[in-house]
Amino acid sequence: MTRSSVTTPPPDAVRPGPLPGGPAPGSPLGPHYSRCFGCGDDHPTGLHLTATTPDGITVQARFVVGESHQGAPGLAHGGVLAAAMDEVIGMSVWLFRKPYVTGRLETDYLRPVPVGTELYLRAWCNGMSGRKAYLEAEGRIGSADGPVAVRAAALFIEVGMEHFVEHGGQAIIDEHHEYEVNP
Ligand SMILES: CCCCCCCC/C=C\CCCCCCCC(=O)SCCNC(=O)CCNC(=O)[C@H](O)C(C)(C)COP(=O)(O)OP(=O)(O)OC[C@H]1O[C@@H](n2cnc3c(N)ncnc32)[C@H](O)[C@@H]1OP(=O)(O)O
Repeated sequence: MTRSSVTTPPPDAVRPGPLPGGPAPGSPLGPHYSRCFGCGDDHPTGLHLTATTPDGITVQARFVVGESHQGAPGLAHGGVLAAAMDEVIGMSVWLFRKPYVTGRLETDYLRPVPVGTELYLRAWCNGMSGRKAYLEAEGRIGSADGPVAVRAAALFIEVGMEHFVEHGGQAIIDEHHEYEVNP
């Protein structure tokens, strides 16, 4: 993966372990928001990405590249693939049950991805330091050990729950009754 210093963990970064009480290994990770482009069941043309965690620190996900995801005829749009990377990385940092947003996302495109492809994604955290999380993901064609089509490295920044309300409104709260914004 080609990566800048911004997405490379500093020497003091700590790789997190599974969160006590976090999602059980093997359990499916539901959508974080029903209308999310990446994972929402109610998004008409979204990725409808489905995901599990095998170990509480990694996310494995898949989606099928559809007609509405094209850039060049018959091929996935690069921005859509970047969105898939952003989503699976977002899911992997949410395993630690603190809200983070993408600060920077770097993407390498290694192979074209035709419409109809099942893309198998994996994301993990390389380290955390203060509010910063350094994450990585890959997307493979056809199976979990298929050829790598996309790789990504990201810097995510921890925010408060109020970030989503202040900038996005009440909708996220309506789907996350388990959190109080001002406890
Ligand atoms: C009740 C609610 C429940 C919610 C539940 C959520 C569940 C989620 C579950 C599952 C997720 C699934 C996946 C979701 C989708 C994938 C995630 C996305 O797409 S997120 C959308 C795109 N991203 C944005 O919209 C961010 C927009 N940017 C911002 O809001 C701000 O810029 C923010 C918060 C990133 C930083 O702003 P500051 O004011 O808080 O902090 P400052 O001081 O600027 O930055 C902190 C440190 O980070 C560095 N930093 C920030 N951005 C950087 C960048 N782009 N490059 C390098 N460094 C950066 C800064 O240099 C600073 O570092 P130094 O502390 O000084 O060392």
